[in-house]
Amino acid sequence: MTEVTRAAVVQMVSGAEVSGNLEQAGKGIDAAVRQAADLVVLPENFACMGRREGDILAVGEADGTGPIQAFLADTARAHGITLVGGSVPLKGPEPDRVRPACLVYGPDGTRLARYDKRHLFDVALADGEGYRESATFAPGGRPVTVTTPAGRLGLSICYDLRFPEHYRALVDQGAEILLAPSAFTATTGAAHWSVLVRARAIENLCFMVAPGQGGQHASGRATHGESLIVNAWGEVQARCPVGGGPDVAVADLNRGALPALRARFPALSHRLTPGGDSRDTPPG
Ligand SMILES: O=C(O)CNC(=O)[C@H](CS)NC(=O)CCC(=O)C(=O)O
Repeated sequence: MTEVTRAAVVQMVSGAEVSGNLEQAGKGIDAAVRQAADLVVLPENFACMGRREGDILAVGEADGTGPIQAFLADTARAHGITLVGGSVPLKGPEPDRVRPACLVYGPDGTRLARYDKRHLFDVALADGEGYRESATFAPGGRPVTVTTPAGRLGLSICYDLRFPEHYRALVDQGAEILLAPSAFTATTGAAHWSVLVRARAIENLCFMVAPGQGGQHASGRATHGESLIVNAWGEVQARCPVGGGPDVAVADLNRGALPALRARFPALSHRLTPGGDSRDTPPG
């Protein structure tokens, strides 16, 4: 395991058709690989941004099979990279809801981790814009951190960014690089996105790799974009434009420097509840 990870965020504007979205994702991954990235992260809902109710359910896959998961495994193996599918709709026990799962594949194409989004975006914004993610998706139960050849990754998805206790649990599990594949709305993204991403990096002394959907979707939705790579001091190392459409940004993350930074600036050990709140790290 090297001490430097070259990370890439792939910004997308996904539609409802899986095949076109996988093609778009493949182009972004190719561009990242040309820049020698060894960790490539795709945004939330990269394979399907539904146009109508039911679109996402229709492309939901059984755990371990299906074209979206085959694409991720094959592409990771073909390029020899650690590849993260920001979220993939996976069938669960409920017939009318899927799980939004962040899937991590290693350079040999084996799946290393699955994290199901815990916090669902059921909100009303000003001027009538509203979201009820829980109509289509069922929430997951626990935070997940995984050791990969590209470092120890702490997993989260989009709206999780607003729940700092989730990232505390990840850092307590040893995370070095926090992933936040997203599809922030244009409205909330303009107000909150970069602040939230940088705050999670700063308070946890972790790198953040946060690709977003970014543009105008066939569904009529507008997403924020501004895919970000931030270092453990909260500085932006790479960024895609706001709402700028498909794009890729790459930066080197020196994981080897983390222990010294955390020793010199020991905010994590100054916590009044070291180890965090046990409710955030249930077993299993
Ligand atoms: O609706 C879809 O098509 C796909 N789902 C998403 O894009 C998800 C759930 S609606 N988006 C978010 O979680 C945005 C969070 C956000 O924007 C914030 O926290 O401000």
